[in-house]
Amino acid sequence: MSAPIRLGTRRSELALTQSGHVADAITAASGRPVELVHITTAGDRSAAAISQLGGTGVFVSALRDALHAGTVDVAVHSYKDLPTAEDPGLVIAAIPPRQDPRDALVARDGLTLGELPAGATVGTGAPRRVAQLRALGLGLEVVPIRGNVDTRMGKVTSGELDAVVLARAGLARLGRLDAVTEVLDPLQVLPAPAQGALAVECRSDDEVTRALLAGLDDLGTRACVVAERSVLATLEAGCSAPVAAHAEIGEAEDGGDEIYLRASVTAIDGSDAVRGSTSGPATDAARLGRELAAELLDRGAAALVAASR
Ligand SMILES: NCc1[nH]cc(CCC(=O)O)c1CC(=O)O
Repeated sequence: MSAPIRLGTRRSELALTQSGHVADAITAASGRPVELVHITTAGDRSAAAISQLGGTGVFVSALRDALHAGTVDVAVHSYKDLPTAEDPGLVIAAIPPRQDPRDALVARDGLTLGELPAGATVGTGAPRRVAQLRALGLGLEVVPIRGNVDTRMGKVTSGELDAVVLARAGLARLGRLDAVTEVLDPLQVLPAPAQGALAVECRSDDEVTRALLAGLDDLGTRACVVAERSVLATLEAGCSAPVAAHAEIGEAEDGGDEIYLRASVTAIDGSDAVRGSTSGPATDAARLGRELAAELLDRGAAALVAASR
């Protein structure tokens, strides 16, 4: 029997579920046992708003430290939580097929966004959701919240809030899709870059683990994630900026894979937004993202990103 692969994971129910799925996939593909190693991150320890904790990466650095130190061999991240800068010495060796990346509304009495009365309270912590919800012009009162998925949904059950907005993918992984009252149309609320995707990371020089993880990689998901994240990187924005990007993959007329990419930057108060879209071969995913971001910058996105800092 070979030595177990050590997989570092956060302790939240969502992280443990995601890590468990990846661990099972590794064992199924390789026959190697996987041991889950629990790691506490700064984002888990603090109740402060993410933006106060230094924004991007608060959930990530402890896992990466453990990879660098060699105390774990693999780390699983929610891709949208990763900073756009690469970490030298580490590689995203696999991006498994992603879940439906859209946002979901969990509202009292089965209500949809359009059915919530003006003045209804909607909880979310993400500036991207805050901005887009305000831009809908429905008169909703957006309330900043934090905490794990159960804590957030509990605010609706208890009557403290009329609704919360969460990533559908997280609810799917936790088996809580029954609570969703509306899956939000990306035309109204466009998802975060890489939402719903996982990043499975290891050390770049660990050839054995890299080869093993390559079997979990999904090329279509990778192309979508590359396109979406290249929008974010070109805008020089992080996960705390009101930036959204969503790519879909389909077949082009020549039989190759084509990407259809949409992106937006929204003023935090909802008073302004710059939106755009593009399409092209999946092999050009990074370029498509860069060009779309450059177009948004030309049309005034820089001021909106700067204002959110
Ligand atoms: N911001 C926190 C976060 N990071 C990843 C997910 C789960 C969904 C995903 O994998 O994108 C969530 C929760 C949420 O946004 O509701």
